[in-house]
Amino acid sequence: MTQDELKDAVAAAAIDEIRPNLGNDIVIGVGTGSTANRFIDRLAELRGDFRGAVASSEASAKRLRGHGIDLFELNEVGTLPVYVDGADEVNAHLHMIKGGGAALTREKIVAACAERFICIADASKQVATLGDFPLPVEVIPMARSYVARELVKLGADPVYRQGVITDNGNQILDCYEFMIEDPIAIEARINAIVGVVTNGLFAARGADLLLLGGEQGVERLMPA
Ligand SMILES: O=C[C@H](O)[C@H](O)[C@H](O)COP(=O)(O)O
Repeated sequence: MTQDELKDAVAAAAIDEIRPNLGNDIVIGVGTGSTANRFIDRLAELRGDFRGAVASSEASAKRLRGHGIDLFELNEVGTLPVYVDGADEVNAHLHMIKGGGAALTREKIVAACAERFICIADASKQVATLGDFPLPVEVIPMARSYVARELVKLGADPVYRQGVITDNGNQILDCYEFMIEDPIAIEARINAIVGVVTNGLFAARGADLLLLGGEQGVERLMPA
């Protein structure tokens, strides 16, 4: 199977996972990226079986709107029953690196409001230790150089993602050469640097279920 077919398979599995709990009062949290896009396209087939969605990016909002799915502001809806999103890397504890598409902050906010986080990913995203994928850190623009110096002190090699402005008007530093043995501690440590808006470690609040697509089909994995 191609990677695209695997992404499609996990998107379909996520639909099967949420379908039994849909209803006309249900608002779904929706992630960002190529895997989440496939989920959005399949969600369109269930339009009418749920109330609407909260999007984690302008790009996902546009795609949802294009399918005629009603969008809600997070502040209007409070707690969401479920959030479905992809990942750049995921470990056995279902800690993740996210933000390859620069959507990390809104993703983390929507995920924080969700009772259940379902991660959908093809097998290439599964790792023993997070960090081969450069960890994104969203920063207030005037703090970029300061934050970069602090990240170097933590052992990372931060690189400014040129030309990228997040949906929140901020910039991204990608941390290379930074293998993360203790994701919960590093997530908190980076968050404590002044000028950091969010980092792409989703560890304090990891996923509750991983739908992982591989050659043998879609595996249903819980945190180790
Ligand atoms: O900012 C982007 C998000 O965190 C995505 O969920 C992540 O980059 C995975 O994207 P994709 O499904 O395209 O690999």
